[in-house]
Amino acid sequence: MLSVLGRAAVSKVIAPVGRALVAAGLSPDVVTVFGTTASVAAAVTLFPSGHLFWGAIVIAAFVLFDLVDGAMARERGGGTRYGAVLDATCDRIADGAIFAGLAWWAVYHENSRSLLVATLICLVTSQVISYAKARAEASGLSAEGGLIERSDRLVIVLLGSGLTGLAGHFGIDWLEWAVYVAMWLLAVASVITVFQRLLQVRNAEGARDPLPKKSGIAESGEAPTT
Ligand SMILES: CCCCCCCC/C=C\CCCCCCCC(=O)OC[C@H](COP(=O)(O)O[C@@H]1[C@H](O)[C@H](OP(=O)(O)O)[C@@H](O)[C@H](O)[C@H]1O)OC(=O)CCCCCCC/C=C\CCCCCCCC
Ligand SMILES: Nc1ccn([C@@H]2O[C@H](COP(=O)(O)O)[C@@H](O)[C@H]2O)c(=O)n1
Ligand SMILES: [Mg+2]
Ligand SMILES: [Mg+2]
Repeated sequence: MLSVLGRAAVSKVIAPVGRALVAAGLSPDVVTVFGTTASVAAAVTLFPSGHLFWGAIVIAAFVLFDLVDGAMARERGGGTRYGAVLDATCDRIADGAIFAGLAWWAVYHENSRSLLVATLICLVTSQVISYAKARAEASGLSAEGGLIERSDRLVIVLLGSGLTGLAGHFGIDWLEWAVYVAMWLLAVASVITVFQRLLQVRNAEGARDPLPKKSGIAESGEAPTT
């Protein structure tokens, strides 16, 4: 959703940053790896130690590097296939770390099974949503969009965590529920997104045709049936 509404506007701000980093001699791959490493480090230290507000702020700053690497790739005349795989793989690692850090907080600070369940649903679906897209593309199909894409997921989890952290600092009782509301909303919307992407593939032309039998190892990597 945000990728449709926000990409053009954010690109205007990010493009000069990308240009400056390329001019400074940095490569997009370095920025991808740096942003991911820093996001993971923040997620697995600040969230588990109970610093939800600062965790959300610091992670929000570092996940923005995921926009900068693409801007740098475009500045250099276009991305590489390796860069695209590195970018997508690093996104999965960062998303996993953010939800794992929050799950740790849910267990050891909140002792909340409900928040743990919602967070684990988000952890799994965050990977599955993107995997569905990648696997569809490997089959020559497309499974994009849906209710929750990565930018939506990050804004919801970071806003929910940040607000609950803020409530803790200022003793605002009713706001402490923000992370619960955010994670359950995200869990439900993410499950819907998995089905939306599968339906998109199912309804694509030729998607349900039987795969041609091959004599050698099949393109899909499956063992041959004849
Ligand atoms: C008191 C409370 C405090 C709380 C503070 C936190 C609030 C949180 C607010 C903002 C946090 C920023 C989060 C947004 C970061 C977005 C980064 C991002 O991931 O963008 C994703 C997307 C590009 O994706 P990629 O192509 O790089 O990766 C693809 C993605 O992983 C796909 O996953 P899927 O979507 O399918 O699940 C994979 O399938 C695919 O393979 C992979 O390639 O970027 C966009 O979509 C662009 C639009 C993003 C719009 C973001 C809006 C953010 C809002 C505010 C940011 C302000 C910007 C200011 C810039 C200042 C810079 C100096
Ligand atoms: N290390 C990288 C990172 C990204 N790319 C290219 O950018 C695309 C992603 O752009 P975003 O603005 O959405 O981040 C990606 O698909 C690659 O084409 C790259 O080449 N190297
Ligand atoms: Mg990127
Ligand atoms: Mg990315």
